[in-house]
Amino acid sequence: MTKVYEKAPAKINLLLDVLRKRDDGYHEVEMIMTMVDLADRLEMEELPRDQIVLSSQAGFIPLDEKNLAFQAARLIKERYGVRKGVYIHLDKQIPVAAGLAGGSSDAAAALRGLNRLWELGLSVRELEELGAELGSDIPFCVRGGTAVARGRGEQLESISPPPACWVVLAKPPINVSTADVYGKLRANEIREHPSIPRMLEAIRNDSFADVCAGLGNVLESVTLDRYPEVRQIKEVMKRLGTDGVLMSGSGPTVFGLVSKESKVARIYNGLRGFCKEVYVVRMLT
Ligand SMILES: C[C@](O)(CO)[C@H](O)COP(=O)(O)OP(=O)(O)OC[C@H]1O[C@@H](n2ccc(N)nc2=O)[C@H](O)[C@@H]1O
Ligand SMILES: Nc1ncnc2c1ncn2[C@@H]1O[C@H](COP(=O)(O)OP(=O)(O)OP(=O)(O)O)[C@@H](O)[C@H]1O
Repeated sequence: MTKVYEKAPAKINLLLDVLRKRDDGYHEVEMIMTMVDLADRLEMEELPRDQIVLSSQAGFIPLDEKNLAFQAARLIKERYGVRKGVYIHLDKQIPVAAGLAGGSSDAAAALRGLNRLWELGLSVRELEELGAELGSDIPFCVRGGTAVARGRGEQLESISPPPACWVVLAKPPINVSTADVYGKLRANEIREHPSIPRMLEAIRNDSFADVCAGLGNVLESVTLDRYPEVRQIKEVMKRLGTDGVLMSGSGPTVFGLVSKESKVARIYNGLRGFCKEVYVVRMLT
């Protein structure tokens, strides 16, 4: 029986700016997103019966239609009239509800994988459009790499990757709802907007120091005020000597960029005193 495999890497936002709240309830954003080498793995196999079946080694995620990978399979199947079934096994490595787009990346990997399994011949663009129907981060996760994202996150422009470095991820044990964070943001009261042109220039020049200096996320104001433990982790990361620190997405995961391998172990060990879930990964370049 035919099987396909897809990797679903986690994303981080090097920059997240909100321009305004839109009439449809979403926020107009400008973001620079990239991937790190912490990834879920999806295995997709044809089923003899016309059914979507999901399994995972992770005990704490939904395996029914609430799962974004299930929703992606159902969407592509219905849209292209596929009368075949699929068994999807999800090997979950990305922490859940972390601000790392784990569910979105699984959905994107399901779209890419099922396009191959069912030989639908869809372009990346078509898969991105399908993904946008399920969530704002999914088009970027379909495309991968590094990109500027505009609109509600679905308008993408690919750019060159940021300088290679270590990325330390720390996820405090709290659940943050993306809808709540956007809901609490007062878009017209944002005082300091991070600069997209400055970050683009830093990436173009392959300047690690300038990338670190240009990091910015306007959603931090909401999440850090509400959850002091996220602010504390940011401060601990800075104190331990990370070169640049930022909250990813709506949080609660904080990432630190580090250029020297010799510093990484000390930062990891220092953070483990404050936070159980700490990961050391590489920027995907
Ligand atoms: C925070 C980020 O993860 C940064 O990459 C994204 O902006 C959010 O992406 P996402 O989780 O895929 O978001 P969605 O599932 O589309 O939307 C969840 C909720 O977040 C809010 N939302 C999301 C995206 C956006 N541009 N404006 C919003 O206001 C909406 O209330 C929406 O109901
Ligand atoms: N494939 C999936 N993996 C993990 N969680 C999923 C998945 N599908 C649906 N969910 C549900 O979605 C919620 C958010 O999970 P997810 O890990 O995608 O959040 P996130 O990383 O904060 O996403 P984002 O950064 O896009 O806001 C979880 O509470 C979980 O119940």
